[in-house]
Amino acid sequence: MSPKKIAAEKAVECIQTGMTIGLGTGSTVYWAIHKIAQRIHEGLMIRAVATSNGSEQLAQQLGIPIVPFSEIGQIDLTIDGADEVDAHFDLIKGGGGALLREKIIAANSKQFIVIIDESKQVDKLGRFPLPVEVVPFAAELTIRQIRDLGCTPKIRTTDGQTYKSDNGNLIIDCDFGEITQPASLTARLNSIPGVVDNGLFVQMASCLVVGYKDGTVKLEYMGVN
Ligand SMILES: O=C(CO)[C@H](O)[C@H](O)COP(=O)(O)O
Repeated sequence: MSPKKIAAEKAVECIQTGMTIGLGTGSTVYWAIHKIAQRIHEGLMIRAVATSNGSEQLAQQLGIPIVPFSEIGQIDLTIDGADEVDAHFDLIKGGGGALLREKIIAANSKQFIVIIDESKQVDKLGRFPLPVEVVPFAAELTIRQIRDLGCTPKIRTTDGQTYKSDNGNLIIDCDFGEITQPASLTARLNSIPGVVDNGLFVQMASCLVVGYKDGTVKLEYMGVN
């Protein structure tokens, strides 16, 4: 079994009947959504909200009940992937372009479980270029201010076209090199008018599930290890 699938399926064991679940986005979460659907067919009763149109469609195809945000209070548990995780459980997310919705859902969840394969664990964040979501209006000016913070920014494209997030915004992939102070960087980025949010998730994860190539899986809880 792939390390991503191992981590995803372990995280799904934490779900209990009656919970409202946040569904993340990406190729690791893909396995979690499939496992949740399997558990629902075996009798698990949950409802879910999704962090992207893609995850919502997949969940609906597999029979997972998706409910409107107006019908939920707090989300009990969100399961999502990450592009990098450091020793403090700080994350870079947004490789799949869903960082804004992912951050909103994570911030409104009692538990935020991050599922990764071992390749995502790093000493310091920053090998993966930091995704920053920017409104299209006057994006050149916004990107100039992002560059002034000390990075090389690149407008994300897909199949030769400018990539647009589910919110209709641009994603700017920013190479800052090693990120030593993620809290400070996230505050400075988000203070630029035109920046909607960025992919640094600082002190948000409550649990990390890591899948390994040898078939093992490790759970780490924030503040416990
Ligand atoms: O942040 C994300 C999407 O915006 C993903 O969680 C992240 O990119 C990891 O993806 P994958 O599980 O495919 O490696």
